[in-house]
Amino acid sequence: MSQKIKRLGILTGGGDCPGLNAVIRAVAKTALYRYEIEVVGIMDGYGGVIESRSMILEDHHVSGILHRGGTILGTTNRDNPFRYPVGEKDGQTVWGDVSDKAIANLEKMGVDVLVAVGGDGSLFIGNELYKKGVPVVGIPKTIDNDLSATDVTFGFDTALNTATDAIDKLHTTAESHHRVMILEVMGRDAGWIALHSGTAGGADVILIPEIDFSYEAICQKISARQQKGKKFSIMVVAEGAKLPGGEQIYQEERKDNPHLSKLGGVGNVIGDEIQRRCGVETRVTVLGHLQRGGTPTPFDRILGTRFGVKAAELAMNGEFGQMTCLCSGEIQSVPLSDAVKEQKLIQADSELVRAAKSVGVSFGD
Ligand SMILES: Nc1ncnc2c1ncn2[C@@H]1O[C@H](COP(=O)(O)OP(=O)(O)OP(=O)(O)O)[C@@H](O)[C@H]1O
Ligand SMILES: O=P(O)(O)OC[C@H]1O[C@](O)(CO)[C@@H](O)[C@@H]1O
Ligand SMILES: [Mg+2]
Repeated sequence: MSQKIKRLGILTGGGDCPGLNAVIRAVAKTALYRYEIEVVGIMDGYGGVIESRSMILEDHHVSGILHRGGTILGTTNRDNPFRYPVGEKDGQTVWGDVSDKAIANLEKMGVDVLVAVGGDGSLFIGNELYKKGVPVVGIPKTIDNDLSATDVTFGFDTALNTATDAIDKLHTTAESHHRVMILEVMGRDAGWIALHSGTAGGADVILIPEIDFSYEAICQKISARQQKGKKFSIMVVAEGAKLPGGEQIYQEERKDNPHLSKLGGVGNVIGDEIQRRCGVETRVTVLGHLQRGGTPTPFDRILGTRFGVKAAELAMNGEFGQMTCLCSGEIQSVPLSDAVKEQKLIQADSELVRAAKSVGVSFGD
């Protein structure tokens, strides 16, 4: 691919999250006005690369989108050019590597550098394309906040606000009915949304995948509260929380391609068991995709804008294979390979876990 950048391509991959449009706007405006190059928006993440679907982005496409949730480009959390469904045999999907076709399509679109905005999965794919010679710059996004090499991803703050608001609302009804209220939040194998919203919302119990829990410890916490006259309890459960014994609960488990499995439902399993063991009326709310929707917080708009500007700069400086990151408040960059090396998980002895425990939160351990 040409190293003289005349046209920049941008795609958004993985689950959508608030702040994506702020990123698209910042990348496009910087490219169009500061560098005076063309911008092509690729539709629906890597799906649009494989199927060659794109559009030239002009000023009017990226005006008025800063505050809007979602992504004007569309996204997918399924399509992976290195593992793409290419047919069916004996009722089973046959997976194939269509990355050469994807690269040829990028060339046909005239993309000299690709800005890939995504979470761990989309950036992993971006890094694989980079290793095959595609000039790629990554931008970390995900409500899950599970990417290493950046202090935080955009989208997390908005999801955290939504989850905290839900806890606040559950509090009043829990108190009126003397119930245990369980809120199941997203996050995949990481408990960031649960830990932060649970702490912000004053949850009594927080269950996260990184800390093993027992039902005995939870029941003890609930009855200790009852003895103090507090007849209700609030629990926040991460969707990836592991039941005693280590099992995770899936809405849909894909043994043929585990990356496509969908977690969900652990809140109900735990709720039934708590009601049975503690004899307290228990209700479960699964917050679901509300966490991915809505208008981004100012923090996410600003972070998205800063990441977008930095990515355009990296692209124009020929610093490929890099991902933008927030490091101690500064916008910097790290190799994509470092960013996707390992998932960022909560340390059981981290300061926030210790602070939460210090104010009485039980992690069921
Ligand atoms: N560790 C991995 N290695 C290779 N491919 C992966 C990995 N994780 C996910 N994928 C693939 O990457 C694509 C997108 O992954 P995923 O759904 O995790 O989105 P993401 O970009 O990580 O964003 P988010 O997790 O916030 O939704 C999917 O096609 C999935 O099959
Ligand atoms: O939109 P889908 O396919 O249901 O994916 C849900 C998953 O995506 C995320 O919202 C973001 O990675 C996870 O928290 C959640 O497990
Ligand atoms: Mg992911």
